[in-house]
Amino acid sequence: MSPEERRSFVMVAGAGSGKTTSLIKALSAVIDLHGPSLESRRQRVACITYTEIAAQEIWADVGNNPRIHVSTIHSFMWMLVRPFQGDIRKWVASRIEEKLGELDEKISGYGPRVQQRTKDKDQRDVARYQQSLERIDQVQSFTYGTGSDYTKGILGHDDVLRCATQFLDERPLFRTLLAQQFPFVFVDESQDTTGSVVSGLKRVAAQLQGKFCLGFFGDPMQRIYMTGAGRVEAEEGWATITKEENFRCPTSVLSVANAIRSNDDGLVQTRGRIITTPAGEEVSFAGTARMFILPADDQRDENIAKVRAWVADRNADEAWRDGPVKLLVIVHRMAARRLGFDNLYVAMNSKAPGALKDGFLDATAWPLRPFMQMALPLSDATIEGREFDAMILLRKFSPKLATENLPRKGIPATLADLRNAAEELAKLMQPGSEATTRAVLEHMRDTGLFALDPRVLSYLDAGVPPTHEGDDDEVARNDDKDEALEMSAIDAFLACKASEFWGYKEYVEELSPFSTQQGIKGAEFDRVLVIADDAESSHFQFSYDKYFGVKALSDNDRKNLDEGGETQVERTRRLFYVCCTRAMKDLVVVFFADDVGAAEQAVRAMDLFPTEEIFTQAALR
Ligand SMILES: Nc1ncnc2c1ncn2[C@@H]1O[C@H](COP(=O)(O)OP(=O)(O)OP(=O)(O)O)[C@@H](O)[C@H]1O
Repeated sequence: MSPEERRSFVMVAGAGSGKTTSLIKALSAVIDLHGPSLESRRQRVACITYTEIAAQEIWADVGNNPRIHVSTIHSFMWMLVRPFQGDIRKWVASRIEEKLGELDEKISGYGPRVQQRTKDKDQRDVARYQQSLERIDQVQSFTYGTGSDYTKGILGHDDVLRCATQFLDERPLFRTLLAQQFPFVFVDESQDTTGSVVSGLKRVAAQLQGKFCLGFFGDPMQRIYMTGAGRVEAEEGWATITKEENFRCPTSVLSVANAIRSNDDGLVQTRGRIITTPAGEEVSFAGTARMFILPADDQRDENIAKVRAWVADRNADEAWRDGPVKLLVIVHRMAARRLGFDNLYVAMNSKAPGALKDGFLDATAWPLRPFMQMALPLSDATIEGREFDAMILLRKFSPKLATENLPRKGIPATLADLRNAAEELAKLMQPGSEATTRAVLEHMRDTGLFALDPRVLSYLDAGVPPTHEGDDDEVARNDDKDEALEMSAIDAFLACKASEFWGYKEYVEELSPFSTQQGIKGAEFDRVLVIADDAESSHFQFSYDKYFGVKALSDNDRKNLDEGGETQVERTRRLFYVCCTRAMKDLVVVFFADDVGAAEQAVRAMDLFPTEEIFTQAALR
């Protein structure tokens, strides 16, 4: 291979091994080596990250270099697809046909016990899709937004990926264009990139061998999302890069990490964090790693405070008592109650189908978006008199200010209407207001503040559900369980007070000391407290009781294992690995168990923590 030839690669390495650090170095090295030639060809280097926040951080780390394009996979794909408006139109039409076909199939297969509400909703959806199909030719141009709305020309997250990966799979020219614009594409957190994106990008590498460099950086043990590709295999001629060391975790935490991993792929990391003493000597840093098994009762808050005080005393570190400790929870009832969004939590987590629960963890679920994107920031801007910020939001989201809807005359009148609507919105949203989420959504719909997702509209159109509906027996008997779950979840959601969103926002934006266990990929903190508590999370994907061996596998779990699938045990192990490996100094795990005695025995048998570092309530007295 000549030095000019570009070789694709996969970097697979454990937590804290410096993958992100290497990615940043790789980006800088490409610019150093190829900067002028990229510049003269107007080419850029692409770096794909998992979240917008990660994208901003990485771009800052490479000095905000304009030759480096850092973005999420969705924005990257949309940038590539956007110029092909005619092809997008055809794709959207075929996608609507596909959805109509699915609905048709569903309707013709109705069982005898399908609820009338389900039937009505399906009919409304059919009518909506048919209308979209008729109007698709009138759409001037397609954009990428939150939640698809085809008649308005909006493609949602899911559609953007589907459309782009289809183009990548089926169109050699599209692949060439990608490589011409971006001869280097690096993907961070590749274990959680979807399989179709990985294979689409691999097709580009196969077609443009030697002229295109594709690099995946990931750790299969840190896959959190069900849709993630996991281990990305190197293709023939690719390089595989491994890294043995963990630079982040103190040795006590590294031992726990290696023990957790020994039941998965068995990868063992070496070294651990090294610090420089005041005398200038480099020494290995031991840190602390402890586990508490405490009763799952109504004293959880008090017990966590006691654990923190105990660690503060033992470590002679007051920060453990009231300083910056990162509390990692799977969306947690305790956090919801403390921050005042208990009803939202119950609606969107306890009783909701899987897709909504997942989207509640990172605020991407479709019912939440009108609040996260518009109602909260616009209320804030209005109350604080930040006219400019309010205007930016209105320009971005209000259909009344979309170019095609702008009245020739009377723009000032439209603006005045929107300003009044924003003030009314702020009143509805203010802490202490009794207004429901339904009232806020209807206000946004009626005043044109925000283009609501058709799914939201469909529920608003259905009106307030009769109070006898949502009865659990009825739901359980329903033929289509997820659909029934969604309906009862959204009914409960629409009845919540909209002001609960302020506490929820604080939670998801990590302004509170709590973070979701799923949301801390790539991050690191000095002091980490992981709360393992099934009773308060009721998340179907994870079960600490099963992982720690306190609860037996179900028949269904065994069937999954026999069929080569995985259970909550494997998923929880990976989540637990990600959480524990965030610690740079001290790690404390608190496991709330129904039967503390049995849990203690099971945990000790797992050998994850040294036996003298496992405690129960007796230590706190
Ligand atoms: N070669 C190195 N020498 C010393 N420290 C390093 C080195 N590479 C990375 N680090 C430090 O180790 C820590 C972990 O690095 P980084 O976040 O890049 O790892 P990662 O593999 O992406 O981690 P994870 O997969 O757990 O998110 C950081 O604090 C980083 O500054």
